[in-house]
Amino acid sequence: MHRLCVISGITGTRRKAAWEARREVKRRNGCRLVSACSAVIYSRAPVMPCEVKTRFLLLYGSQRGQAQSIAEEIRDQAEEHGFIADLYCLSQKERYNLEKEIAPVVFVVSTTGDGEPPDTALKFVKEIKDKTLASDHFKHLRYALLALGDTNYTYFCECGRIIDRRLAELGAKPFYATGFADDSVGLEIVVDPWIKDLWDATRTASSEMSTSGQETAGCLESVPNGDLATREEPSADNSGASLNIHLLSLSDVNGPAHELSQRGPAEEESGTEHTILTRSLPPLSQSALNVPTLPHSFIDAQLLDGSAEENNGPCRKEGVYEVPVTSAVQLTREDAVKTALLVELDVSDLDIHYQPGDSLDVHCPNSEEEVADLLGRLGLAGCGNHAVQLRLQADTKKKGVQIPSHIPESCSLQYLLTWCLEIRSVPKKAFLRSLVDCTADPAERRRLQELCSKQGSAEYNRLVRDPGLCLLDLLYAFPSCSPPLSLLIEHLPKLQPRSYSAACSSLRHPGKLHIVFNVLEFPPCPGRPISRRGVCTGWLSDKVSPILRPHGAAESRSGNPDLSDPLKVPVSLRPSSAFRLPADPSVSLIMVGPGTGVAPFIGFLQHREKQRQQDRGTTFGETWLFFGCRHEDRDFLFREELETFLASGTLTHLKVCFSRDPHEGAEPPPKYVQHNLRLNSQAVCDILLRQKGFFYVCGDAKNMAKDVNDTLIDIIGEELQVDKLEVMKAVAVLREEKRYLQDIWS
Ligand SMILES: Cc1cc2nc3c(=O)[nH]c(=O)nc-3n(C[C@H](O)[C@H](O)[C@H](O)COP(=O)(O)O)c2cc1C
Repeated sequence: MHRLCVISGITGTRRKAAWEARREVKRRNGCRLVSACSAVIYSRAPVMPCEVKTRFLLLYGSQRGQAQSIAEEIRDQAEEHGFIADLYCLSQKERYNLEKEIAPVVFVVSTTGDGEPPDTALKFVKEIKDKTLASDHFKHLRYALLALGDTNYTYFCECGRIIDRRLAELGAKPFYATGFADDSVGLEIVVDPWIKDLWDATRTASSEMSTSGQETAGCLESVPNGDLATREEPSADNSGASLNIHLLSLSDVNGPAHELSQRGPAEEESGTEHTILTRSLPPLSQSALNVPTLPHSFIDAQLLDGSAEENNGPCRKEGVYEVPVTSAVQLTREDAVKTALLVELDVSDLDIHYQPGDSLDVHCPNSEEEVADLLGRLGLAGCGNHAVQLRLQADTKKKGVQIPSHIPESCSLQYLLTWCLEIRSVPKKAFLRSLVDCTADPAERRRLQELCSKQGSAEYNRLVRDPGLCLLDLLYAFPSCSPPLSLLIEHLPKLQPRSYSAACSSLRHPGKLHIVFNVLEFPPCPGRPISRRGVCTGWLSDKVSPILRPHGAAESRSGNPDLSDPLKVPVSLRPSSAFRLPADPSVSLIMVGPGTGVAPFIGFLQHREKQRQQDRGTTFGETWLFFGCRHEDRDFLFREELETFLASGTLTHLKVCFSRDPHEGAEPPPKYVQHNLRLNSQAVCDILLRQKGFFYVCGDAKNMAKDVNDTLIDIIGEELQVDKLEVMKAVAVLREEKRYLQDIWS
């Protein structure tokens, strides 16, 4: 059965035609008349395709680009489903007006920090949290919300939840169940089905909104030759996934699937380590595949003869400064599993005022070597100095596109790949889909199709996403793949700065700021034949190597040696809203910071020590630090300084554990910080529940922060002798009162 739609609010001949359409409706048995903007219009005019599209507003809040690209994906699919999506970032306040919005609104928002909104959504969230807003402020709104998050973080999808709750409190009504997508297992598990069913829900919402007197506003129409014309509404069975997914059967594919089926089972299963990524194996090789629609291209990239203007790294951006590196120390012994460095920056000339707990963003470039490899692999070796000219394709089918704002109007190819694009990002499935069309070899094409297909989701996660492969890895694995530069610009996200906690107090080190980090290593794996270092930590480590003081070497008074060109690093300050020392110094604190997670607590303790020296009459609360590392003599970071704090009373309790040191005696010592917390459960409970103290956690989100949280729940439960629900409530109160604070990363 077809649904028919008559547009209201039209005048003259159109109104007449509409009435005729209505008559026509009556004439056709089995056709139901629906007053909505989205569906089909029959006309007496010759059959001409007519775009009668329902408008909806699509808003995203994104920190690292995933929410943005999902919103773009929704916008791209919208058209095929008879919609027009007005897509804006939540920060583009001047482009939308929720107070007056009469079309359905779809939100896609991620969460960042410790349950915080992305920077671009901060203002929006603050505005809707305004307690003076009336409870019917948004009563005219109908919305759907897709929240992105990561269950490794305590506040899973917190930003989405806040927006959802506040919209409801302000009278807005959801027209579709909120989606909560978990990046730790793969966003697409929730995102794909959520988008698939979004269209029917939006159509219904739009229809309901229009019948309540808002027909015209939510609808955009374009009627050729001033006539009403017809357009078939997708019937139930071709709406949703089958419209945007091509079913690729084995008969579409030459080569590998057939070749594979000739091989014996043993051979089929025997993908060697490095070919596992590239070889099609049963059952996937024998499966029909649902692959995503080929994303529309929209950029033309040309390389101009002659050199481009020099760009000055990221320092042209507001708030980004180049600061000198004054010293660098290796905190770990040579034989430690990870290498931790402390880097001291001179921020004395800048308008940077930081508090312990704040972080510093380091704006790092991509590795010179990887950029050179990428240029070579793209067939552009020797073209690095050429200016890149970008234009939007005049005939692109992608709607509302712009040249990405993170790419300057004029820059060289080298600059583009070095400072603008996250060349290490894990290629998304849409990117893989586009790469298929740039791949000559049929076996490679098939394998790329598998990896981006619905059926190949688990393999994509295991072989591409989880090990963190990058474009270069794929280009090496699939040698016949040769994408144009424009495709990289369309698919690679903006190169993001990396955040590091301030590991000192400005009271102890005026004009200086310390950061501490492990030099990250991504070991070889199927698809990555060589090990890669972290983009920023690898760069910083190379950068400071001329002045690096080895572990245990005596401090030189001169700091930065006489280098003709002083080392400089582009940075910007990222103040923390909550991860701060309590305003009242008499409040006790518990700090949990294994490994480099100890960094902000060094800042806290330096600050406390100075306060204690300055305010002799003041009472200071207890300070507990739970630290852990692998080996006592290899990676016990800041050992001397912590022992000095302990001796002076600035640190009242230091609880340390070593996870890989052999132990003597029958009773094994505590291995991880959470074990030490448990051993000190009475003191922990006393400080948190009776003294109203603070509990800080800094470090790895995936394992440590989760285990610490579970342990805290256990020990509070045992102390209070209440059931789990009551404990969860008690912990939620701690969080609400901002006495349980996390600065964690995954
Ligand atoms: C530094 C950082 C902090 C994060 N904090 C949270 C968090 O507190 N809660 C959560 O659910 N997800 C958190 N996430 C996960 C992101 O929300 C998730 O990866 C999302 O897909 C990112 O989308 P975006 O690229 O649009 O920002 C965090 C991710 C990062 C990198």
